[in-house]
Amino acid sequence: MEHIDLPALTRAAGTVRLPGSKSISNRMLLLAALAQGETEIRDLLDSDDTKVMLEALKKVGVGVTVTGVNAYRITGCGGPFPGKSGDLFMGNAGTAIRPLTAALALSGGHYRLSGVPRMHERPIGDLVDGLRQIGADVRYAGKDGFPPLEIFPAAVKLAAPIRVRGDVSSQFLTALLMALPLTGETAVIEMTTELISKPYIEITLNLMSRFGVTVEREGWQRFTLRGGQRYVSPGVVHVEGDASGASYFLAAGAIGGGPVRVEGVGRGSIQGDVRFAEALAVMGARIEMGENWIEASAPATGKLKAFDLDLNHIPDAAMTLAVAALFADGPCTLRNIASWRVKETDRIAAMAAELRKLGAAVEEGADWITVAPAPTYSRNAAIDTYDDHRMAMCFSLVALGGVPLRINDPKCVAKTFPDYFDRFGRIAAPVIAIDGPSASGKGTVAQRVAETLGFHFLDSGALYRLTALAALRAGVALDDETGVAAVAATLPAEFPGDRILLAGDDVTEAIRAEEIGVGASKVAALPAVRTALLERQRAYRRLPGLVADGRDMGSVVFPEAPVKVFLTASAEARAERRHKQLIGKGMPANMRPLLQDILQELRERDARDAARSVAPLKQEEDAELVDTTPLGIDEAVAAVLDIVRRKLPQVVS
Ligand SMILES: Nc1ncnc2c1ncn2[C@@H]1O[C@H](COP(=O)(O)OP(=O)(O)O)[C@@H](O)[C@H]1O
Ligand SMILES: Nc1ccn([C@@H]2O[C@H](COP(=O)(O)OP(=O)(O)O)[C@@H](O)[C@H]2O)c(=O)n1
Repeated sequence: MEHIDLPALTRAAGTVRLPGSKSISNRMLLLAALAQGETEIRDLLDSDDTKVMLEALKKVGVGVTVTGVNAYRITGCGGPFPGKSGDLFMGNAGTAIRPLTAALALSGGHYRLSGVPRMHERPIGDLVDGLRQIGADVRYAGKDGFPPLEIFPAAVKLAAPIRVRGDVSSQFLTALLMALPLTGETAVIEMTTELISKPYIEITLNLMSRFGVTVEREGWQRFTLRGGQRYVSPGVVHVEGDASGASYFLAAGAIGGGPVRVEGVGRGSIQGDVRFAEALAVMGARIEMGENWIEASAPATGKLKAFDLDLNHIPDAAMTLAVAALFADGPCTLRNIASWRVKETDRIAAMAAELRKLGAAVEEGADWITVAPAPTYSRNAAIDTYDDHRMAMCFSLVALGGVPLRINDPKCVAKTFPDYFDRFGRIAAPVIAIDGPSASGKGTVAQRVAETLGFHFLDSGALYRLTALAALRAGVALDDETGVAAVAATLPAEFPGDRILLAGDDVTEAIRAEEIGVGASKVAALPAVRTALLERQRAYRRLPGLVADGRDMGSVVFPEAPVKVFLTASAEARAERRHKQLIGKGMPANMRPLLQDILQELRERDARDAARSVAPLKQEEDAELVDTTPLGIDEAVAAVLDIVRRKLPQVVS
C-alpha cells in the first residue's frame, strides 16, 4: 500500500492559502446549473468530489467551460436539466449524489446514479422517501435505502408538506431545498426529527438567496419555499476557502507553537466550521481573526487543555479535535457526533482504532468518543485512513507532537485537498537557513548539510542569477523593475538532478559567470523582483526538511526557521576562494581577474547587498555566527551540524 512517513516534528508556523470549500463548490455548481444565465465561478475547489459533480452536470446537458485556474463558466438551464437520460458515476461524493438525486428526480428524465462500494453503504433512504412523498419516481437498484438509484419521469404534486428526518444527514434537507424551486410551486418541508449539522443548512440557504431564491424558516422545524421563484445567476461568484480544511492548520499552530495563519476564511465566512477556532480556544490556543483570515498559536502555558464539548455544529472539523486531544492535559470528550457513523467511513470506529495504535486510551459510544492522552506515544505506528481524506489529514498532526508515524494511502486526501501534504510541509518542515556574503561557503556548506540530513536544498542565489540571465536574454534592462519582476514571476526554470535549465537550455555553468553574479545582485535590489520570487522559494519547504542558502533566508523567506546561521569569512579569505575556484575551473591566467580585482568586486557586492532597502544582508539577532576564515570545508560543515544538533535534536542522530 502507498504510504507517507512523517518525521518527528516540533514546530509549525507560516501561512496557508486554503483551497475552495467543498460544500460551497458543489452547491454553487448545482445552483449555477439550474439558474437562468451564465455564472462565472472562481476559486472552485479542484478535487475528486467537484470533478464528479462537473462530469455529471455535463452529462445532463449543462454547459461547462474552463475559464482559468479553478475558474469555470456554467451555462445554466434556467430550470430542469435538458438531458433527459444518463448513467452517472458519483464516486464517493456525498455532496454530489444527494442534491443531484433531488434535482434529477424533478427533471422528468430517466437516470441511473451509482458510486464506489462505500457509497452504496451510505444511507439515502430519507431523501428518497421525501421525494416519493411528492410523487417522484426514485427506485433502489441495489439494497433498499442505499445507492445505486434509478430515477424515472413522474408527475410531481406538492399538496401536503414533505416530512423528512433530520438526524441522519443534513444533506437530505439541503438536497430538497435546492431542487424544489424546479417545481415552480410553493413547497413546505417539515422535519420529523431534530436537525443535525444546522450550519450546513445555513450555507445552503445563504447560497440559494445569492441565486435569487429565499426560504422562510420557522426555527429548524419547518421551511417554506414560496412558488414562482427561480434561480437567476448572480454573475461572478467566489468560493470561500475550505473551513474544515483550515482546521488542520489551525490545530498545527496550536500543537506546534505557531503562529499558523490560514487565508480564505475568517469572520466574514458563511461556513459553520470556522467555529472550530472557538473549540481550539477552549483548549487554550491563542486565536486571532480577521475578515478573511484566522491565526492560531499554542497556549501561553505551552500545554493544551482538556475539553468536553458538544460538537454537533462542526462534525467534520471535530475530527481534528480528537487528534489534538492526544496533546491535552487530560481526557477529552467529543459529544453529539452521531453523523460520524455514516460519513466516508464509520469515523467513530476508525478514529478509536487508530488512536489506540498510538497508545491513547479511547472509549466510544453511539454518538461520542473520549480520548485520554498518554505520557508518550508509539513511534512509527502505521495509521490506516479508510479511504477517508479527513482521517489522513488529521493524523498528520501527530507528527507535530514529536511522534514519527506512517500514514497509509495518503492520496485519499484528493477528495478535498489534493496537495495537503505539500501544504502541511510548508508550515511544518524544519528549515535550516544559512545566510551570508558571497564566497563565504554558504552554497558548499548548505549542500553538504542537506545531503547529510537527507533534506531538500534551496540555492536561492541561483534564482536571482537565473532572473538576471533570463532578463538579459529577453533584452530587459536590469534596472527596469516591472520588466525584470515579470521575468522573475514566470521564470521557466527547472532543476533536474544537479543541472539547471532555463526554458529547456542548460545554464548550469552560464549562471555562475561573474557578470551574472553582478547582474543578480542588481536585480536582487529591486523590491518587486524579491516579491515575485518569494512564494517560489517558500515552495521548497517540504518534508522532511529544507536547507536554504542566500541573503535573506532567515530574515524574510523563512523567518520562522528553527535554525539560522550567518556564515561569513574575511573579505580577503573569500576573494582568495573565488580566485582558486576560477583556477580550479581551468580559466586561463590571461582571462582570470586579478585577486585584488576580485576583492574589490566582492567588497562592492557586499556593500550593495548590505545597503539595499529590502532584505539587506545582515546577521539576524537569532542567527548564529559561523566565521569560516580559519575553517576548511569539513570543519565549516561540522560547525553548522553542531548548531543543528543543538537546536533540532530529533533530526540529527
Ligand atoms: N570553509 C572553507 N574553506 C575554504 N574554502 C571554502 C570554504 N567554504 C567554501 N569554500 C570554497 O569557496 C568557494 C566559494 O564557496 P561557495 O559555497 O560557492 O560560496 P557562497 O555560496 O557563499 O558564495 C568554493 O570554491 C568552495 O569550495
Ligand atoms: N537570498 C538571496 C540570494 C541571493 N541574492 C542576491 O543574488 C546574488 C547572487 O547570489 P549567490 O548566492 O548565487 O552569489 P554568490 O554569493 O555565490 O556570489 C547575490 O549577490 C545577492 O545580491 C539575494 O539578494 N538574496
